Amino acid sequence: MTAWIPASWRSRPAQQLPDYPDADALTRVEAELSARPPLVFAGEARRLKRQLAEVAAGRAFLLQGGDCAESFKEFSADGVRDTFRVLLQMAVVLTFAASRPVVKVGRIAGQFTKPRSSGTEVKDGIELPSYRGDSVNDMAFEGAARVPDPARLIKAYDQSASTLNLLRAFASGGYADLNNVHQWTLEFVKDSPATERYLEMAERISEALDFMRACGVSGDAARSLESVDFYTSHEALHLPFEEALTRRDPATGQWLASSAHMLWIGERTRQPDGAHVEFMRGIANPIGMKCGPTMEPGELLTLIDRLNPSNDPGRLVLITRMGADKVRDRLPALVRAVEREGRSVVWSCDPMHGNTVKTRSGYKTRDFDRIVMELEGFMEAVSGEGGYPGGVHFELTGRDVTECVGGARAVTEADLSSRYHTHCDPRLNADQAIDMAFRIAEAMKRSRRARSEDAA
Ligand SMILES: O=C[C@H](O)[C@H](O)COP(=O)(O)O
Ligand SMILES: C=C(OP(=O)(O)O)C(=O)O
Ligand SMILES: [Mn+2]
Repeated sequence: MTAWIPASWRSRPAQQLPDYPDADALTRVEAELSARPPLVFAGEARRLKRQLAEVAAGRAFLLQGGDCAESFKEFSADGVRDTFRVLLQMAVVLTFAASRPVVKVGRIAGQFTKPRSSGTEVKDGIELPSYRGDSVNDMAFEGAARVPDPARLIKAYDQSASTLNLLRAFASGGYADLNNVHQWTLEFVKDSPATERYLEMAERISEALDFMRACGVSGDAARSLESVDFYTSHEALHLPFEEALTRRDPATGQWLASSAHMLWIGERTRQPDGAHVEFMRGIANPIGMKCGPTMEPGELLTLIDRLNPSNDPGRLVLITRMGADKVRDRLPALVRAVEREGRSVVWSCDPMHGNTVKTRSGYKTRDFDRIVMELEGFMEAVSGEGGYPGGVHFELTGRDVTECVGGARAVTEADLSSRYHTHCDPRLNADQAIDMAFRIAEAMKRSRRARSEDAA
């Protein structure tokens, strides 16, 4: 294998990259981004890697989630807070159920570039280039809007910096204090069954906190409840952007992709000899890789060899996205191969991307029950082959959208048009997300019970 440099991906075939009409304009933007400050720091990425190593060892759980695609127009402090809050609420439910720390990673502060299944979109007989995320072009169905504009990368950087600034304040400035577990309850979900369950659990947590205080627990133990570690992630699709933000860590000499703590390789760009795998193998961040239903065990082992040759725990998260119908059939062989070869990975489940359907009225949606089915299939398949089902990956929002159907306060197909706001794929709303956390908690308990019965 040849030596790695941040630009070595350029000699490899690259899928899904935008075709800029003005190459010089892109070069100027790359130079400007190279001079900007890093968005995240090497020490933070190293801490996340250590925490993911705990997940790989079965001692912690990973929760990753956020928008399919962040948007420039819908950017607001309230939106960021709502996504942060729903992830915290889910994490509380999962921590309570798993009695393990939950590592929290947002799909946020950089999730602006989208791979598409088709290069063009046709409407009323007119064909235009597909929308590829706000960092590339505009969603409006007009010729000029769909031309890739490199200046959008600067806007994506700026919005990521503002979002990170808010997230850092929310995570450590008092908002995330576990003593606020009641106050995080969202106004608009007050009357939903998921919220009732959440409030019941919040009551038990408050009692436990009162008990701890009464026992005189103070100092570091009490302080650890007042803030959370919260990390950012996005798909490492736009390689010119990622390269421009890659910096050498003076402390270790390693290269860090400074655009987010964790990056992942998408299902459409994981060719072992392709540009994206080449870029990702050289950065020191923890990384993810999507594994869809066509992935074969030999191919997976080749990719693991390239991406984590020293078998470093916490380095690699395998994010499976098989589809509810395929997970029991396709996943066991992958887990068996990885476990047999003794490769340290985090097994995480994205139950969204294999379960997208289009309704008769043209909305992309996902059914809550099928999402749960894939999660259950994932847990059985991973545990059944001796692995640890260590994480989940969702497209969700803290807002009250109607994009996925089902859930405790059921969204129907007819409801979809009322608040369908996503720029790309359908997300769980806050209510569905909390409901989902309880469903995962139940599946985890069942899978733990099955393991201890097997052992007895
Ligand atoms: O988020 C993932 C992909 O970008 C998305 O699922 C692609 O959707 P498409 O099939 O509409 O292109
Ligand atoms: C593009 C995505 O998923 P996948 O690569 O699994 O299709 C995504 O996570 O938004
Ligand atoms: Mn998506």
